[in-house]
Amino acid sequence: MKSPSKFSGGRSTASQTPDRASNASSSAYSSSSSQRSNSRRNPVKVAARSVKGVFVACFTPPESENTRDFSVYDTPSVISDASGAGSEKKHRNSSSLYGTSNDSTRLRDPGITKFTIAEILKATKNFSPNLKIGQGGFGTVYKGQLQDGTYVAVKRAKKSVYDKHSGVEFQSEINTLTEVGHLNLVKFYGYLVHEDEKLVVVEYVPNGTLREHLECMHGAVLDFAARLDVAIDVAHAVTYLHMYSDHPIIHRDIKSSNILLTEKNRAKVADFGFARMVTDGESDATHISTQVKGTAGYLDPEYLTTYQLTEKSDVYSFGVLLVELVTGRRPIEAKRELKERITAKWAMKKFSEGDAIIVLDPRLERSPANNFALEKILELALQCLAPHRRNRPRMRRCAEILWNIRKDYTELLGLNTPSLSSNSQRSHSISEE
Ligand SMILES: Nc1ncnc2c1ncn2[C@@H]1O[C@H](COP(=O)(O)OP(=O)(O)OP(=O)(O)O)[C@@H](O)[C@H]1O
Repeated sequence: MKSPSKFSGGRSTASQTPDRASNASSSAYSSSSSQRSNSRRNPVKVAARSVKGVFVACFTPPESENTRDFSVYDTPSVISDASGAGSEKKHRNSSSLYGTSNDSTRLRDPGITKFTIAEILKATKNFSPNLKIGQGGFGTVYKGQLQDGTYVAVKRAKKSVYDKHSGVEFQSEINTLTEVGHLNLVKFYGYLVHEDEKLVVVEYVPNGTLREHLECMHGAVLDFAARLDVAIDVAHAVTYLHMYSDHPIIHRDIKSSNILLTEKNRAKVADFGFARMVTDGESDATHISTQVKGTAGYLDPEYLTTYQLTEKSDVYSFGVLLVELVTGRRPIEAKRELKERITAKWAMKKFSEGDAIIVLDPRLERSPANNFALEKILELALQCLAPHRRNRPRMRRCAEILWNIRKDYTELLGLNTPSLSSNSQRSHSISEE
């Protein structure tokens, strides 16, 4: 679900000069531009010669600031807030709610059920505060268990947002969820409109959001291999949406707090409140939005200026997400000093100067394989973040590039298996379930 517009306007005038000191010991691992150009010729071998670095444990406290910094290509307008201040940071540390591996989706096939209020009340123990797992702009999210044993997430609209606007978003989410089904998308089970209650019932994904993992709210550091796998999962999900039968679906809010992880760290894209189906006859850039939707820091600058929505807006957001995955940092961090922020724009600048290593999350190992994959991922991010959509790759192409990165990364690690993350199970194909 999406929150309605929280604020609008604003343009960052600050020049972004993050403090190198904030990237603990990273300067020691800076790669030279000659090395970078070499790596393009023979990436695996060059990366194998790269420095071996340090491993920093997961200790950084989570960011939770509110912010209005639009520094990624000076994006000028916002809807909600990439700092996640409003919706994240809410209900972690309650491990019983996040449960065990047995908590993941089971038994129930996806498909629309018109739930009764009695079923929902039973599943959520009358919306017990103990079962509250999140809060978004749309309302509160509860964990529940259906009669057949299936764990679900029940999204309950706030009474204060029972207006026309939220009604449209509710219907939009229902329409989209009804249509789609993919391993890397949160499954839709059903919904309920009952008196003044509007409820959406979806698959319960037990391991929190990607943003929480990047902030180490679940303990262990998400290693590089797992992050690469997450990027591929998200690329698969969004490719599926964009290539969906006759009418592509544009998600419009790809961001780390909308990506949920399973107990095996498989990623599932959630939150279709803003999603839009491109109807027959609409060509790439013919749709003019009446209202810009999305989250500050992830918004396509061309969409912001033209109000024309295309699949390439998701590609732009995905580029921001790629930077987030390798840096571990939010795209917007208002509480930090300007010089300490790591924006996608700054990361791209460092990459272009041959200094990619400086942006790597200090909690990740500076190993040849990681250094190699970092460069390759930033190279892809640079394409995704192109100011003009015509210069951005399609999402399917992003997935293909990421497969190749993973293949070379595997080679560098000396592994022979397609899955790099110690506990993930995955396939190479972009397939519908
Ligand atoms: N299917 C789910 N399984 C497990 N937890 C979920 C699920 N859906 C949502 N949550 C939890 O509830 C929180 C709120 O989700 P929701 O989609 O309503 O809002 P949001 O996207 O975080 O916020 P906003 O829409 O205002 O930006 C999520 O951050 C997550 O922690």
